[in-house]
Amino acid sequence: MPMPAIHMRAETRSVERRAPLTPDDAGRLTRAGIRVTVEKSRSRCFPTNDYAALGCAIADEGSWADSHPDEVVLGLKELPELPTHLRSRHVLFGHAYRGQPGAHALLRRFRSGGGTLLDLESLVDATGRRVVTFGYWAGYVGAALAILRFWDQLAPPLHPTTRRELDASLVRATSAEPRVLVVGALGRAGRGACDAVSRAGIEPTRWDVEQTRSIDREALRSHDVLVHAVGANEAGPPLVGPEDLDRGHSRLRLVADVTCDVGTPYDLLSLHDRTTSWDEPVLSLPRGGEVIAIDNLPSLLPIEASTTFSAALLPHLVRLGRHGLSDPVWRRVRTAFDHACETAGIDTSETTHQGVLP
Ligand SMILES: NC(=O)c1ccc[n+]([C@@H]2O[C@H](COP(=O)([O-])OP(=O)(O)OC[C@H]3O[C@@H](n4cnc5c(N)ncnc54)[C@H](O)[C@@H]3O)[C@@H](O)[C@H]2O)c1
Repeated sequence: MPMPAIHMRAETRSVERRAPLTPDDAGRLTRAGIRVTVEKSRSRCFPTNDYAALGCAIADEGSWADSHPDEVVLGLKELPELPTHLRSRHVLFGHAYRGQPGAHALLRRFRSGGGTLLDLESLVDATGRRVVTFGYWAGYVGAALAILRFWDQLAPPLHPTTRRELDASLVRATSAEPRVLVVGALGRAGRGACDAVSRAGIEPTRWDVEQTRSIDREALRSHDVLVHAVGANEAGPPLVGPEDLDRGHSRLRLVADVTCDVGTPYDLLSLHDRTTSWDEPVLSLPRGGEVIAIDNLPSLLPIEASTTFSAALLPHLVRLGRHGLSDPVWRRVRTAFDHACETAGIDTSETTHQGVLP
């Protein structure tokens, strides 16, 4: 049996400094008998030399396209448009299993090349809960930005930073102490949000499913800032609407939409129809109030986000290396991939390993 191998590619977005594996965890994989190749990268938050020092082979950026089909190609965000036919097993956030824009074309590239998209979004345990996410740091950054905005200390454009720097900015420079409500407080993003709020010396109000079953509007409107960190997997009535930000009868003036399901059937906020960005993080709402809805929050804390993510992914990569797709977690992703292809009308019988699908 050939030695299992993982090829970590360089991310293509220049603002993306995160990595799915830290040098320490890549070293742990090599010690577990898995060969790790790391592409050079100009943007990754960890120096390439640190990976080399821990036993990883170093390769040029983009060399994954020539990697052996048995190698697992590991990345976070989107693949470049070439090569057209994808031969290997790729682990990444493909956003392609739920009919998202571009999903059909991506799935077809995999089918035509005989490869498999193992989408990190569908890496779930037996109860359906995702096993690797960036949720904690998304919540942490989202809540921190909201507090800074409340204090009028948010200075765009935003740049990747470290927790130490972010925490230093959360030392209160004004006497204003916002009342902060975190919804989804028992989840990963919610816990991160509560920790950031506590770091600012504020005790947040914590709501989860129990409190939103029948929402106490008066209680909700007695807060200045609401952090939406709910992970909903079904549509439901809005948690917050424009009337909740009405100056006449509500204190609420800022919503940090960490969940960022904007434009999907799962969106539980009926406030905004677009995300915001590092350049313009705050959106003023037509009927008053503001929203922060950045969909790449963890990229603002690349080292911390990568470290937490990598630690959670490591045991699953070991099992993928040792047992391949027969490991239950990976088998579920493989099944989800087949199902997504089927739903998209990409027939398995058309699959070739030669890349001749029209
Ligand atoms: N903006 C970003 O950059 C970013 C990054 C990572 C994750 N996210 C998103 O953050 C969300 C949360 O992720 P997570 O990892 O914390 O998920 P999680 O599964 O760990 O937690 C979700 C929490 O929401 C609670 N919840 C579900 N429905 C609820 C409801 N109706 N009312 C109140 N609480 C409810 C659950 O009980 C749970 O405690 C996800 O939608 C995820 O996609 C956003």
